[in-house]
Amino acid sequence: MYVKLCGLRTEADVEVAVGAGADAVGFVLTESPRRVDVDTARRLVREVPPDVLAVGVFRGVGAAEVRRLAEESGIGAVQLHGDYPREAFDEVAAAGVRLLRAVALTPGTDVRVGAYGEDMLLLDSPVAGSGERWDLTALDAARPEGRWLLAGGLGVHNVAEAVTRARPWGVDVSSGIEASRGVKDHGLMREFVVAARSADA
Ligand SMILES: O=C(O)c1ccccc1N[C@@H]1O[C@H](COP(=O)(O)O)[C@@H](O)[C@H]1O
Repeated sequence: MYVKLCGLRTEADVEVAVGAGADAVGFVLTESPRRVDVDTARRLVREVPPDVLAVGVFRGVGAAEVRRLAEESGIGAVQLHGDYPREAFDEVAAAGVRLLRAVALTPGTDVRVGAYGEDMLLLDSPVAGSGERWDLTALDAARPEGRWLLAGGLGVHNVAEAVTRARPWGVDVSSGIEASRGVKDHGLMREFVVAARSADA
């Protein structure tokens, strides 16, 4: 079970995420209570070991700007939320980063992993980063295969049940590991990784 912990803002957050065994850590470089500026992101990315993927999260930012911020921060992957066309993915990929395509599962959503050149697909709630869950029965009509992550309102107390229901390749969380909006709870971060992997066993 691949686990991404998102919305990290401090060195201590990174240290705890890596120590807990996260496969990927996310830094929000877009409008959000969890936003970090590019200098902070660059400083935090330096603390991430090479075997952990450092992901920059973007929404509503043009592809050229995403690419610039990716290059300046040194992140290893870009997570794009919203209506980015295929060309935007290609432009961002030119920065030498891996791609995550984040979408809400609505009728007509292309759930083929790699359809836009992405390495991973993220199925999230309609309002990303809100901590709101979405109806997993939608997966019965359109289920991705391969490297896809389940996100949206996951937490220590529901991740195991969600994994059992949805059978994703990985999970992603932000709100559910916070003490307050934008402030990570290090205990919950550790517990989340354990809970997510316990369901996979
Ligand atoms: O966290 C945010 O504020 C955010 C802003 C813009 C795009 C995405 C954002 N968050 C991403 O949403 C998912 C799930 O979040 P949650 O667990 O439901 O809070 C995660 O990938 C965040 O990075």
